Amino acid sequence: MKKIYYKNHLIKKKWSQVFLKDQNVIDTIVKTINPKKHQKILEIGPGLGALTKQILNIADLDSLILIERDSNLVNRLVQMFNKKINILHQDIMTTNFFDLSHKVGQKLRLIGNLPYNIATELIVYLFQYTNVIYDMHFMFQKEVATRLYANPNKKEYGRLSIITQYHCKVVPLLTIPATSFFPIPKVESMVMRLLPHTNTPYPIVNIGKLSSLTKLAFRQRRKTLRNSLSTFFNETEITQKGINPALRAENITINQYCTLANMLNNK
Ligand SMILES: C[S@@+](CC[C@H](N)C(=O)[O-])C[C@H]1O[C@@H](n2cnc3c(N)ncnc32)[C@H](O)[C@@H]1O
Repeated sequence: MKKIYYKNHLIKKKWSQVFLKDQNVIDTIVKTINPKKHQKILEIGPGLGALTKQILNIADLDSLILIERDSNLVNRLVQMFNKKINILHQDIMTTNFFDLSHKVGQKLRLIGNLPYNIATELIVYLFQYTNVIYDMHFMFQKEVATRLYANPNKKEYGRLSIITQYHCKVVPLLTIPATSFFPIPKVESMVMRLLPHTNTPYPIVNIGKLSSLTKLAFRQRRKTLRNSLSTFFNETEITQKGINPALRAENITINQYCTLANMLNNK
C-alpha cells in the first residue's frame, strides 16, 4: 500500500489519521469550544496538535490532558509542548475517566477530531462517564453527526440517536468541508456539542431495558411495534401506554421508549 506522509509523519489509516490543516477552520472550532484557564480540558487523538496549539494560544490553561495512541505522535507532541501538558500514550477505549476527573478534581471538558473508525463506539463508551464530563465538543463525519441529533420520523433516527439524546443535549455547531483535512476524506464533517443532562428529562429505572428494547425495535425497523416488540409486549400493553402499536420503531419518541422500558422492567 502507498505510504502517505503529513509533516514527516507516516499516516496510519488503521487509526483514522486525518489531520486538520485549514487554520481558519481550526480557529473557528477552538473559538466555539471557548476554553478557559481553570477548566480541565482533555483532547482525544491530538495527532500533530492542530487543535492543541490553538487552544494553548487562546487560553492560558492550568492543565491540558492529551490522549493519543500512536507512539510516534506522542513523541512529536512531547517535543512540541511544554511540561504543563499531560500526554498519555494510551487507547481511549480503555481510559478510565473517573480516575482522570478525580485526579484533576473537576469535571472534564472533552474535545477532539475523533478517529472516525471508532467514533460511535467511543461516544457510547463515554456515556458511562457522563457524571464526570462537563461537556464534549467532537468532530464526526456528517453521516454519524446527523444520526446523533435526529428526531423521530427521520431516516437517520435510530438507536444511536436515542441513546445519545437520552444522555446528552446534542447541538450541531459547524459543518466542515472535506478540503480542510489531509488526506482529503470522501465526506463532510460536523462539529457537535454534547452536553450531559444534569437532570435527566427521561426518568428510567433500568437503562439496560432501554437498550434491549431499542435493539429489538430497530432490528426490523420497517415492522410495526405490535410485531417487532411481540416478544416483550402484547398489543394491549402497548396501547395502554398511549402508544399506537401500528407505528414503527422510527416513529416513537425517546419518552415513549422510556415508558416502554419501564414497563418492561416491571415484568
Ligand atoms: C482524525 S485524527 C485527528 C488528529 C488531530 N486532532 C487533527 O485534528 O489534526 C484522530 C487521532 O486519534 C488518534 N487515535 C486513533 N485511535 C485512537 C485510540 N483508540 N485512542 C487514542 N487515540 C487514537 C489517531 O492516532 C489520530 O491522531
